[in-house]
Amino acid sequence: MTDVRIQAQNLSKQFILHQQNGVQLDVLQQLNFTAKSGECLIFSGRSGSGKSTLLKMIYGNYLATGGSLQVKQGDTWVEMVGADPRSVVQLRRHTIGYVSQFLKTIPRVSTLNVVMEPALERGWSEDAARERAEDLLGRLNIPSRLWALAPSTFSGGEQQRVNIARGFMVDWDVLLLDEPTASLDETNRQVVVDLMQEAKAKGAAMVGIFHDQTVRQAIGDKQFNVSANEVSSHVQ
Ligand SMILES: Nc1ncnc2c1ncn2[C@@H]1O[C@H](COP(=O)(O)OP(=O)(O)OP(=O)(O)O)[C@@H](O)[C@H]1O
Repeated sequence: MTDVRIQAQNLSKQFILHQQNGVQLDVLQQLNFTAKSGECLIFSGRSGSGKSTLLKMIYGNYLATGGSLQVKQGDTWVEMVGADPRSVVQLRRHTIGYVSQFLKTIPRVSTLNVVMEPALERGWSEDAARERAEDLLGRLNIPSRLWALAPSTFSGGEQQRVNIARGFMVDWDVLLLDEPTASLDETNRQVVVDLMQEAKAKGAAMVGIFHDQTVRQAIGDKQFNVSANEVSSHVQ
């Protein structure tokens, strides 16, 4: 179960602020880490150290400036540094899930359809997708009277839970989590911890940022301090 799914070697990221006299920000420098199937790696480090930037690089939103960042798709390694957009689309469809704090709402699409979409894209039947989506929405305490409505008018916490249901709809080999529990109460936070444990047990390699120490300690197997470029099996 502990096969490596992500490996970063001497990974660096620099931003150049073209609108501000071309100022260079060296955010990440020569990072080395791996993430394994069935484990949760937690990114830690001071505010502004580049944790979100690093997650976005794994998802292919930001391109590295140097080094190597590889993600395993099936039995094949995909190099994210210089990957063509089609490979990134394939990775996002089949391999990498991403749960951010915020739901990107699409007007007029119902909550149920927002949640079902990743499964329908993978060819699940409508019935199977609906059953799983209803189960997740129920577990995450979204009242059934809201399921047929578009989530654009939902509260922040409700939108976040719809986003989580969508993120956990199918099994991902790699699951990236950017503060998924940020605005949740304790009951719902525990539901998310349970969902993360289930995903780990099914072999997902999880990588996340969690400001809540209880969540970090419940779910984390290793911690990667982005500022210090150091992996530790002691999760704080
Ligand atoms: N698109 C961008 N263009 C320019 N600079 C950026 C961009 N994205 C991030 N940065 C800079 O990179 C640095 C790291 O930001 P990032 O959001 O990754 O940090 P973080 O560790 O996640 O912070 P926090 O814990 O406060 O959320 C910051 O100084 C930020 O200003």
